Amino acid sequence: MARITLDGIAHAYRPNPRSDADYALKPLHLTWERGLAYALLGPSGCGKTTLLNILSGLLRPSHGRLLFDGVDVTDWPTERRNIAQVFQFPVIYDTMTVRENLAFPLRNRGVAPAAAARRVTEIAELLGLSPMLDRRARGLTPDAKQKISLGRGLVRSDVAALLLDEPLTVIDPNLKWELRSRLKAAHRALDRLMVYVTHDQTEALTFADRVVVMQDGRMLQIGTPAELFERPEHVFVGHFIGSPGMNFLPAAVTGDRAVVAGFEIPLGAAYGPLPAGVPVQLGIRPDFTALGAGPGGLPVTLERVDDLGRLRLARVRLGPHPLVARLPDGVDPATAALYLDSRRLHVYADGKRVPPPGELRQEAAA
Ligand SMILES: Nc1ncnc2c1ncn2[C@@H]1O[C@H](COP(=O)(O)OP(=O)(O)OP(=O)(O)O)[C@@H](O)[C@H]1O
Repeated sequence: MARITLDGIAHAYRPNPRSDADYALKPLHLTWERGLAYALLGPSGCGKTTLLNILSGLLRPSHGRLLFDGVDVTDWPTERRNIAQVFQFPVIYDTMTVRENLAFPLRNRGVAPAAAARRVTEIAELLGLSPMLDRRARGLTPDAKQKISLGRGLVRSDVAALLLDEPLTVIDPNLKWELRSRLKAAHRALDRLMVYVTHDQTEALTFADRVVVMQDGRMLQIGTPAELFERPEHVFVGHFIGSPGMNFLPAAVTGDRAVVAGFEIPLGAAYGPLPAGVPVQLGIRPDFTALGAGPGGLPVTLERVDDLGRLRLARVRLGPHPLVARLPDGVDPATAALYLDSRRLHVYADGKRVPPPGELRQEAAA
């Protein structure tokens, strides 16, 4: 299968929904392409599992249509959808060997034994299971068992998509990185459409080609990890992605200038009139700020310095507004001023990013 389309998919668990708040999932219009790995990322209760269950057929959406390669599968049962799933906890046969576990989905589909054996060897290699192929699953560690689960999800080449629901939950924190990289390598090798649910930004950003950030049942942004970092379309995305998250400062914006707490800040572009009567904020990642000693900086008061080993971050205030700034080596934070990279400043009105006029022209031309 080449593509999954969510055509206005929404879901309310209660009958006769009246307001937005009645929807666990607000209307979604999206197309997911084969060969890409997507992460559904958001805090608990944002609707990730609801969406995953709609994809797998465990839940019928109260609104909209789900299309696989243009075919409406909204009313198809799970079995007919031909989807593989990996859950938080291993789903394997304890009494079987690793090899038998991996071969099981293939045997079930009537794949010829020689072809099945070749495929099992390939998947075992990708996941680092080769040395234990002939061991019984029962005695293995939880992470080895979860690798088997992943292998069982990956082994069939005819599945429409692989859905992974927080698959690293049981994995020892020290081994998560290894398994994530193996999964990523498997994804590259197998050219599959994968949807990976997580509340962990590191998992989402390291695994996925595209991340769907959700909050309160709404998709706020879909983008590559770099897009989410560089251009969060929503204040929530700025806060949620990044560690620490983006700085936001209440501002008044006119043309290519902003005023924050009485201080003028040049912007990277000239903005047209912003919507009236809504809060306006400037957003900038700590990565694009620095304390320094030269002229032209903004006067800040220092609250504390966090030494993270590879870098130091200063927690400062610009007027009453807190923000986090990089603290380069050799700079005295007590006397330093704040410098913002104006090309990396974004303007937000009512929580949403206002694209500068130049960017709109660029996108239209692309
Ligand atoms: N069976 C159900 N009946 C009624 N409401 C439900 C049901 N399942 C989920 N909800 C509600 O729908 C909303 C979205 O829940 P969902 O489980 O999809 O979120 P989630 O992002 O997967 O959260 P978590 O990470 O905690 O699993 C929540 O408000 C939840 O309380």
